[in-house]
Amino acid sequence: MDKLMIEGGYPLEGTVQIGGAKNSAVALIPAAILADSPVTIDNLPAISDVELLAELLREIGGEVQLSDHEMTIQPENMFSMPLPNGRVKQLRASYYLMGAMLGKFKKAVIGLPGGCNLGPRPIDQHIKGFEALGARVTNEQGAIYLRADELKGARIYLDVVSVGATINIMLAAVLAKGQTVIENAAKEPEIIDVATLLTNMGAKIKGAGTNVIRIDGVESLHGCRHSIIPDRIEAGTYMILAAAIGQKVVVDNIIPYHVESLIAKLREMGVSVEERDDQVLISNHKAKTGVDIKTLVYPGFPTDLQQPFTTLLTQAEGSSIVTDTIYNARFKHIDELRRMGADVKVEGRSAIINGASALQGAKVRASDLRAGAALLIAGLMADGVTELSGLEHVDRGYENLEEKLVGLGARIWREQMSEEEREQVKS
Ligand SMILES: CC(=O)N[C@H]1[C@@H](OP(=O)(O)OP(=O)(O)OC[C@H]2O[C@@H](n3ccc(=O)[nH]c3=O)[C@H](O)[C@@H]2O)O[C@H](CO)[C@@H](O)[C@@H]1O
Ligand SMILES: C=C(OP(=O)(O)O)C(=O)O
Repeated sequence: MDKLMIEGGYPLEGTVQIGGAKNSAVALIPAAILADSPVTIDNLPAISDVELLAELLREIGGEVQLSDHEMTIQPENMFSMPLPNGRVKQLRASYYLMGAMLGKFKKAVIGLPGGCNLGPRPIDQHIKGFEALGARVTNEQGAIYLRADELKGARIYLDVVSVGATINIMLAAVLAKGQTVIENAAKEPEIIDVATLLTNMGAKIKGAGTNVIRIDGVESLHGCRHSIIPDRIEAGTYMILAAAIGQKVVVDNIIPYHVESLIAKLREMGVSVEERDDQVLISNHKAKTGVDIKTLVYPGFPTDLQQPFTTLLTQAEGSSIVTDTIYNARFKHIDELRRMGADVKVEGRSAIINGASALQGAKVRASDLRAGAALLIAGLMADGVTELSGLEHVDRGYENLEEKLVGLGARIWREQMSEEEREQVKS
């Protein structure tokens, strides 16, 4: 078990390269199950969620080669084996195995997913979609059993705009008979990325990226090569970090349009953001003013950037209110920020931040992936050394974290935790 040592107070400068999107990758890999021949996915992020999914595909008979940012999946010998527990519990996106295996084999047994604990994360809309397509779905001892004689296209209205449910229903519907219409679908760029892969595999999908997606089922799907879109959340994290402690930082290999809501808020705070074709330059010389943010479905402000942005707001003059309308309990990082000297309180689904506060290095723990990013940024700004544990969460979503930060001039390194520290974490 490792911890991250962060010596704060060194301004960052330079260029950071952004990798492929985690939230696309984790859906694209299960999507390969649907093909009859090899699928190659490149620009893959080197993160633990990707490795776990590769292992899960191997468990069901897939041949998977994973090399530098590229994965080739040979699905020809895959079969529907129950995956009740184990690895599926270590990531949220294992729920995409439900849609993909149901679509391909018309049956699947998948344990309830894990991932970040952000309060309740129901999957009722996924199940509603599978049932509408003709599946019988039961929950037996913590695993979801899905069975269907055949899948038939249906009109499915999502009661909640859900990224996971939209993608999962697409996965189940591409090989179903007839037309499926998903209404009130989520519009995130990762949904378009998954639809692009499926279309290159031979699927017929229209409307991905709008709130009505139409899928005409096909008999079979074939392999193809696909390159993943840049990770807008990794990009956003480095943009926030640059606004917090950067001088001039270029965040490269991104689609600036995907981070428009963040750019707008940074500018409102007084941070200078220059948009270029596939990069942004963040220059940070002025005092920052507090702003309010409300997380919303895309293209609104992403909930996954709410936690890192809260850290930035501790450095802004005046008070700011952060409201998370997607996950109203996504505030586990706040207690740790307070330990570092931030003036933040949580009231209902909002955090109220009074700035600017000088932060002090402390021993803190990441309760989830983006809480880790929030505390990392706090550590980089703080006076003294911060020891960040809970890296198993951070490694789910940020590739080559230390290398990228050291490249920008940060003083950051990993150390093994002592026996005593490990015991403290367990208790
Ligand atoms: C692997 C992946 O892509 N994870 C992302 C995905 O998570 P995830 O797929 O869990 O998020 P959803 O978009 O499904 O959830 C959005 C909202 O809908 C609710 N809901 C969702 C499904 C459902 O069946 N019933 C229901 O009520 C959720 O509780 C939440 O309030 O989108 C989230 C919202 O952008 C991001 O924070 C996660 O990083
Ligand atoms: C919450 C997240 O991921 P997951 O849904 O995989 O837990 C995230 O990426 O911030």
